[in-house]
Amino acid sequence: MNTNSTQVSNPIVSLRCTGLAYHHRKKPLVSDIDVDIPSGKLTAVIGPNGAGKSTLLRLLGGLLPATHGAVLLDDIALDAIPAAERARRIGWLSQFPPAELPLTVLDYVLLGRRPSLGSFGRASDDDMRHVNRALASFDVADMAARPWRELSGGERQRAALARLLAQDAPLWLLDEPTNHIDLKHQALLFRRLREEIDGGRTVVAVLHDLGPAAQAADHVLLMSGGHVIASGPPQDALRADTLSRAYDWPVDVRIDSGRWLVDVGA
Ligand SMILES: Nc1ncnc2c1ncn2[C@@H]1O[C@H](COP(=O)(O)OP(=O)(O)OP(=O)(O)O)[C@@H](O)[C@H]1O
Repeated sequence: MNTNSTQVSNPIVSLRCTGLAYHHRKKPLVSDIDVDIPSGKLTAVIGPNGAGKSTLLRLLGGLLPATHGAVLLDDIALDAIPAAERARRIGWLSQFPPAELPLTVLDYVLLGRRPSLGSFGRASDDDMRHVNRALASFDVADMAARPWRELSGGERQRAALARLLAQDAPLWLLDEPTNHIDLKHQALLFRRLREEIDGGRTVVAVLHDLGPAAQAADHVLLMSGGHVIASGPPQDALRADTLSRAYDWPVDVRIDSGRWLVDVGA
């Protein structure tokens, strides 16, 4: 990941949830979500298993339709934005990249360019520039010719991130992007995310590891029981008492010489 950040074209201006809820068979999976997600920043969505993090992310991406309230992207309700336009504006990384695809890594990353390909679907020099930059950025260039199904879990995750970068959408929604990734590539991923933010991209990422989340994020949404129970910069949203309540487990957080330290009770 030694490429520099480039400016994102057409960055998003605002992303807002108003009275947002999703009910499944009359059961609320998330509800009463009223939050502004800062543009051009990294927002970490944290909280215990089943808190509603992935559901919220899917609502933000329009993968689930809100049953109440709305998600407003640049002041337009998501369901009023045509699907093709949404695909250009929103990049999505799922919790589990597909395991079986009859593609090489290069083919898979090229799929990221599909929302912007012309009617004949042929990759231009500009598409290939995006793809090659993306492959290099996530350290998968030397795997470009390999069959997708032969990759390890972490290699697959890095290739999925490369596809996302190739897509070049101004909003990224990442569901546990560090899944399966070793420590070097996690560090490189957070560095890349910061460079993308500096280039104007907006990133919302579900993260489980509180230390890296606190260190990397500009903004935090803490979820519990389908609600956002704290929202703000890490120093405001990450309080030991609120975290301990949310996780139903003792958690202590503090900043020492600029590093966030998280202690989890034994
Ligand atoms: N398709 C579905 N049908 C019914 N219930 C669902 C469905 N998807 C999720 N849920 C439930 O909604 C709640 C929130 O799930 P969600 O996946 O959003 O949690 P999460 O915070 O992302 O959890 P995790 O950290 O375990 O990934 C959970 O109780 C889950 O069982």
